[in-house]
Parts: sequence; C-alpha cells; structure tokens
Amino acid sequence: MLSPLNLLLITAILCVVMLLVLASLTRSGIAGMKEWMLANIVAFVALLLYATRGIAPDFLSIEVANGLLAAAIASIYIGFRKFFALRIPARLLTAGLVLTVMGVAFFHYGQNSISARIVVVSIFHGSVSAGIGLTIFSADKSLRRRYPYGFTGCIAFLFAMGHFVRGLIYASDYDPLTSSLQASSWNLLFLSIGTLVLPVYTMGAVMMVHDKMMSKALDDANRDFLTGVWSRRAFFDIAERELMRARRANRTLSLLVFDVDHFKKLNDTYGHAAGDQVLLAIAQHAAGEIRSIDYLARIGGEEFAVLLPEADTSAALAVAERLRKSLNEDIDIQAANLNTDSMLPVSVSIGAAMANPEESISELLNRADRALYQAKAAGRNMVSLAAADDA
Ligand SMILES: Nc1nc2c(ncn2[C@@H]2O[C@H](COP(=O)(O)OP(=O)(O)OP(=O)(O)O)[C@@H](O)[C@H]2O)c(=O)[nH]1
Repeated sequence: MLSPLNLLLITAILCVVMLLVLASLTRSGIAGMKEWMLANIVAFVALLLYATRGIAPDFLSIEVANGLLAAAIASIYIGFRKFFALRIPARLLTAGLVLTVMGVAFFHYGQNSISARIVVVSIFHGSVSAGIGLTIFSADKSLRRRYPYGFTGCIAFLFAMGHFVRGLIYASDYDPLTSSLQASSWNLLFLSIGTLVLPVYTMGAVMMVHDKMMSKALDDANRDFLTGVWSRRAFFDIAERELMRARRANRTLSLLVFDVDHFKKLNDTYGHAAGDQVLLAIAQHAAGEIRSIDYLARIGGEEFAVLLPEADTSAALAVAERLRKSLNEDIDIQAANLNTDSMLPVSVSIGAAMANPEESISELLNRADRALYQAKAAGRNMVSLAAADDA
C-alpha cells in the first residue's frame, strides 16, 4: 500500500540496489565513484532513521535523519564535481549543511513546525540539485548533447524545481501537516518523487561513467600508444570517410607520407628508448605544423601520414616542405636518463600525392609511398611528388 513509511523503505532498498550497481564499476577508477557510493550508504541510514519516527528518539528521526540525507545529496554533488575534476566548494556546502540542521532543530525545539522544517530542507536539496545541473551543463559544452549528460543535467534541474515547489507549498501552509509521515496527497506526491532522487542521480552517474569508459576505450583503439596521434587503423577509417566526402563535394584531397631518415642508425647508436623519444617529438612537431582539419597518423614503425582535405598538389607540396624544414632540426628528446646528448639531429623524407578520381585509399597510399622512396633514393631529407598517372 502507498504510505509515506512504505515509500521511505522502498527508497532505502533502492539505495542498496544502486550501491550494488556502483560496486560493479569500482574497477573503472573514475573519480566520483567513492562519493556516490558513500551517498547511497548515508541515505540508506537516513531513510531508516526517518522510518523510526515515533519509535526512536525524535532527535534521531528528525535532526540526524535530515542531516544525513542532506549530507547524502551533498556527497552526490561532490561526486559529480570530482567526475569533471572541478573544485569542491567545501565551505559553502558545510555552511549549507550546518544551517539546514540548525534550521531543522530550530523548527523542532524552538517553534515546532513540520512545514517550516520541510521548507528548510527543500531549500538545501533544491540548491544542491540546481548545483548538480549547473555542474553537468557547464563542465564541457560538447558533452551536454550526449544522452547520459543531458539526461542527468535535465533531471537535476527538474528535481531542483520539485524541491522549490515543495518548499513554496509548505511555506504557504497549503498542506498543513501534523506529522511528516502523514498520508496527505501532496506529502505522498513529494515523497513518491523523492523516492526517485538518489536512485536516478546514481543511475545518471553510472551512465556517465559508462560513457567515459566507452570514449576512453574508443580513443585507446584509435590512438597510437607511443605518440598519441591517430593509429594506422583509425587512419584508414578517416581516410575512407574523407575520400568519399571529397568526391561528393568535388574537392581535392592530398596525402603526405613521411619516414624518419636513418632511423635504424639512430636506434642502434642511442638506443630504442631514445628512438621512441624522437618519434614522440616528431609527432608533436608535425601536429603543430598542420591545420586543424588535417589528420596526422603513425602508420608504421617510423612512418607517418598526413591527410590534407581540400589541398591540391601545390598546397600539399607547400605543407610537405614546411614539415620537412621544421623537422630537420635537432630534436630535444629530454634524454636525461639516457646515455646521450639531449639534442639529436633528425631529418625526414616525404612523399606527396593528390587523390585521383576513382582512386582508392590504398592506391593513393601506394603512390605516396613510391614518391617517398624516390625522395629516399635521391638523397633523403627531401620532398617528392607522385605523378598523377603513377598507377
Ligand atoms: N625506437 C623505435 N624504433 C622503431 C619503432 N618501430 C620501428 N623502429 C625501428 O625503425 C628502424 C627502421 O629502419 P629502416 O626501415 O631500415 O629504415 P631507416 O634506418 O630509417 O633508413 P631509411 O628509412 O632508409 O632512411 C628499425 O630499426 C626499426 O627497429 C619504434 O616504435 N620505436
């Protein structure tokens, strides 16, 4: 049967269920998990204390229960702040908590008023819910369109509104209560909605954690582990997509392939770790030389590719020459722990090719590769352009 007491017990059970769901994600190591788990534990205790109204001492079922439930929602909020690596307004939260408990105690021992206690508690819960909504929507603008973030942010604002409406109704004495567990329609309505608050926030948090883990897994699969640029696998997906787009829009697309000169010698002389540092530095240098619409990928051991949308042969040659020059300088490999100087001389050879109509990505790559080997054969540290009919 729907009664305030049953609703409190259902909420307490839901907290345990959500705690079990959160426990399955502890291995993710994502910030905020501890706070969300703590919130459900604290809320469980608070709800049981509420339910002891009339059995246990009033101090436990009123001041302690309200204080703990307010602490639980604060802990949910802290979890969201930590999730986004944002500062925690600890003083503001503590002041809010202390004032809430003091307000509840005042309207219990001073002027005994259930309505006033509800108003005090609603202000705190409503403000924290609004804070959760603001945290989610202002943390990263691109995220708000993603379902888990949009859902949780919107629900937080709805809960904030619900709390404020509840505060207004009891501030205006529209629904006078003689007991906080009284089965009035309004009380039942708010308690029913209240049943959802902690579980829905936890569900939103779980969805956000999943989204973060999925994004990271996708990123790991598409990024080269050493340099952080696109991986060979991702490069082919991107290149196929860009080739289609170029064809549809009747635009040019060019490709550069570059390879570090005498890299074997560098490895043999300075060691593999120094070689790795050089690859990393080259990727970083190259990334700084290209436009934001270009794609840099590591497609082999010491071979990189740069895909240049909307670039014809002369634009591609200009980028290639700029790249060659900028990479042909001593690269700082910060080799303090390696037995080398920290500056190593490096040069690259580059092959350039503009996509022909009807040509596949593999064919384009083969032409650019052949141009690269021409540059190597001609003495290295230079750019070579593939002939359009070099099929
Ligand atoms: N440090 C390091 N070395 C790598 C990696 N991948 C491939 N290599 C090395 O890169 C070297 C490539 O050598 P080669 O293909 O002979 O080419 P090269 O010595 O650069 O000579 P040219 O390309 O003809 O100028 C090999 O010694 C590989 O072991 C890597 O991830 N890290």
